[in-house]
Amino acid sequence: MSYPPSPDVALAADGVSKRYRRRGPDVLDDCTFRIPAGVVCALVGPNGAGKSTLLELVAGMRRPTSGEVTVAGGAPRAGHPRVAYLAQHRPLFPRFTVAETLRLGARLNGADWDADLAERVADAGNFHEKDRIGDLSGGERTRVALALTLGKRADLLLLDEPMADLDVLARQEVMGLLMAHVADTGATVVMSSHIISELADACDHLLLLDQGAARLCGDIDELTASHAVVTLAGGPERLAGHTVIESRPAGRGTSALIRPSGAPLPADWEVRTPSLEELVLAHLGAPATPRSPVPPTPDAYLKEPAV
Ligand SMILES: Nc1ncnc2c1ncn2[C@@H]1O[C@H](COP(=O)(O)OP(=O)(O)OP(=O)(O)O)[C@@H](O)[C@H]1O
Repeated sequence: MSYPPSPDVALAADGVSKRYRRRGPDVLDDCTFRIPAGVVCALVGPNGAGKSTLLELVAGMRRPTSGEVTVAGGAPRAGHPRVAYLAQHRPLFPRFTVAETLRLGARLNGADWDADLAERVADAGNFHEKDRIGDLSGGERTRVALALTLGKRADLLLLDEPMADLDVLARQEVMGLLMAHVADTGATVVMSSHIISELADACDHLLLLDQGAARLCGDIDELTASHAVVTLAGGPERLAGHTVIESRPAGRGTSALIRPSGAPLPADWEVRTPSLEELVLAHLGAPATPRSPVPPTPDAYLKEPAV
């Protein structure tokens, strides 16, 4: 299946698989999704789910073994002028100073370079512009790499664990700069992280990868609203007719995260909307099922576990 090109879609994957070794496993396995332009998308999944691999394919650093990735209506390519990529390992020249690194960013990006923003992101107060990259701490290197990424003023920002080695205050500050930049430019962001509570405040879209496949993709408000956390007296047989993502005993009753069938829920059930974290954890706890390549709605699709 392939999506028709659309200016409203920033990024699409159609049946993308990636295998690093000929006889090795499919790290990405028939991965299909699309991300609308202008969203801030949380890319989440367990260790080894394929998040960095997916971002590398989108950034044009690697090619899929099969399937197709589409970025801004075309094929991905390294150095795409409208795409900025913050790699997980923050590749920078260790012998360059901070100032030389930012000057290189300015030279490579010409008129598009936002020197003011790059300097604000890099300006941690703890290091000097004459310091060499190789002498900086991990968090300081991340700041410089983020400065290069944001300074590019790209339409699509691919950020692989951008906050991973920043301290709590730096995370807040950098996230604030990122959000202001997005509000200012309307850029699309795809940002991987393991700290879902941090993403919940910043992101309006979710792509949940599990075992190399897109398990859940869509607008976060729509996804949470289409699920419910229910607590009820009695056993899980009372959930029949609904799609049960996860259920567990709770006292003498049952607590579950479900996708309601649409029929009114019994009046004696306690019902609430799940948080993003509850939604993600429940789907990751649920057994995987064969995938449907076709999303049931334009913006969201679910790969439902067996009831
Ligand atoms: N260059 C490579 N050669 C061989 N296997 C690789 C390579 N890069 C990644 N892998 C494998 O691909 C799988 C997915 O790795 P990837 O880094 O994409 O996952 P991830 O979701 O980003 O994980 P994490 O959350 O731990 O960063 C892992 O099993 C990893 O060992």
